[in-house]
Amino acid sequence: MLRFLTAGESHGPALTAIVEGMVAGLPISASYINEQLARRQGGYGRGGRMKIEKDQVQFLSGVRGGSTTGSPITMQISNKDWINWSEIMAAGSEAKLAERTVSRPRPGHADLAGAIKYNHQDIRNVLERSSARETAARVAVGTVARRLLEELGITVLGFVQRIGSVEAALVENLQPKELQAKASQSQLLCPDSQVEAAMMQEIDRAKEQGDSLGGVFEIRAYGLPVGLGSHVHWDRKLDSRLAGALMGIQAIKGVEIGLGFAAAALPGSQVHDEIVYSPDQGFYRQTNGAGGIEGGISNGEPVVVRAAMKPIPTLYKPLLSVDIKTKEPFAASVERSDVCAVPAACVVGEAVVAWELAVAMIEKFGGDSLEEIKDRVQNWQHRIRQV
Ligand SMILES: Cc1cc2nc3c(=O)[nH]c(=O)nc-3n(C[C@H](O)[C@H](O)[C@H](O)COP(=O)(O)O)c2cc1C
Ligand SMILES: C=C(O[C@@H]1CC(C(=O)O)=C[C@@H](OP(=O)(O)O)[C@H]1O)C(=O)O
Repeated sequence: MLRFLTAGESHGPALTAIVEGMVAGLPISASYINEQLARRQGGYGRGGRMKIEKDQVQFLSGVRGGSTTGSPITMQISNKDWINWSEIMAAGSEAKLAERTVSRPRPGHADLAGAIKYNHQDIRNVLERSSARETAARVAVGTVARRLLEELGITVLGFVQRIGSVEAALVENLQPKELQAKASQSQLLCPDSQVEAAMMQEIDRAKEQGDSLGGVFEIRAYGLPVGLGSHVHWDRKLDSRLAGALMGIQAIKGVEIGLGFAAAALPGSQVHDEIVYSPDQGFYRQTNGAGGIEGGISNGEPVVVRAAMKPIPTLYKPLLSVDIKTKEPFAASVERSDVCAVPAACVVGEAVVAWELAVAMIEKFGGDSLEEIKDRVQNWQHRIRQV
């Protein structure tokens, strides 16, 4: 079984992740993970914090000589900003802490619900962990999974489809490599360069008005075998697991698989993918409305999922809230915040999808070393050709 945990506060010394159950013999380097961490830090519309951080992973266990050993993999990413917060974050200096207690909850963030739930007078005890800073650790974890998928012939890519009211044109005709190349040339991870300019203007406008923006990103996975997940129980369904992983990203409020919500408005004849067969390809589809999953099982077509991110809650244009100490209403003032973080969330989306797919691969094929799982996947691919 493949599993992970993350720990760490946004302004604490570091983020830590432990990955357990990864096969031995998987070649992996810090620079491979750092590339994805840098992608997550990018994107037009991010705030001052991203000028301070330069995320780099350090392996503390589970990797020797450039390969996994089969033991738990511990990864650490330092927070450069910690030095500026170490006094506030330190336990013990009660008087100083009292001065800097956060008692003003931001609408749309975890502040008020978290403070009530955990009986905290200082909202900092909530915001430090609810912050999407934690997603740096999840990208490191998901990138270990991505490395395994690559070895097994599976590619995961993502792109931004919408920022606020600006939507990219359909990209259905682009081949995966072209799609990936176009998205990676764009600061916003948008494969449509004309639309990218309009998206940037939308972000500039929101910033001028002290407002924030959300959007939609799409993740695709190519090269998956038929048979991941299962129809037999709700929590084994691959679509349910992917949706859960994506909804687990801060600020994600909706997930679609394949045609998603659009399928509800169409007749069945325009939604379901007709089944065809050729001796070369076996069973396949000429359309992919199902987004590569039927009955909770991968059907061999690319997996296609989309996620909707709400606008960032911390606004320069303050919303009404109530101080938890004085019970007086206030209009919040903001020191710094992202205006839009959809491209960053897209990179996190790729990571969590890669993770869930790696979990499903290890669950189906097992094996303790890379060689063993590779053999098993090859056998399966051969076997299903005979069906
Ligand atoms: C990559 C990323 C960056 C974010 N940056 C900010 C930010 O700068 N300010 C902010 O208030 N919220 C930011 N958020 C959103 C909050 O973390 C999120 O809204 C909050 O944790 C509450 O969770 P919920 O929106 O899922 O209910 C960001 C989210 C992501 C994924
Ligand atoms: C630190 C990151 O994102 C942060 C997510 C975040 C939030 O409230 O979710 C608030 C901001 O942090 P700060 O309050 O320190 O400016 C973002 O910068 C990151 O993505 O690495």
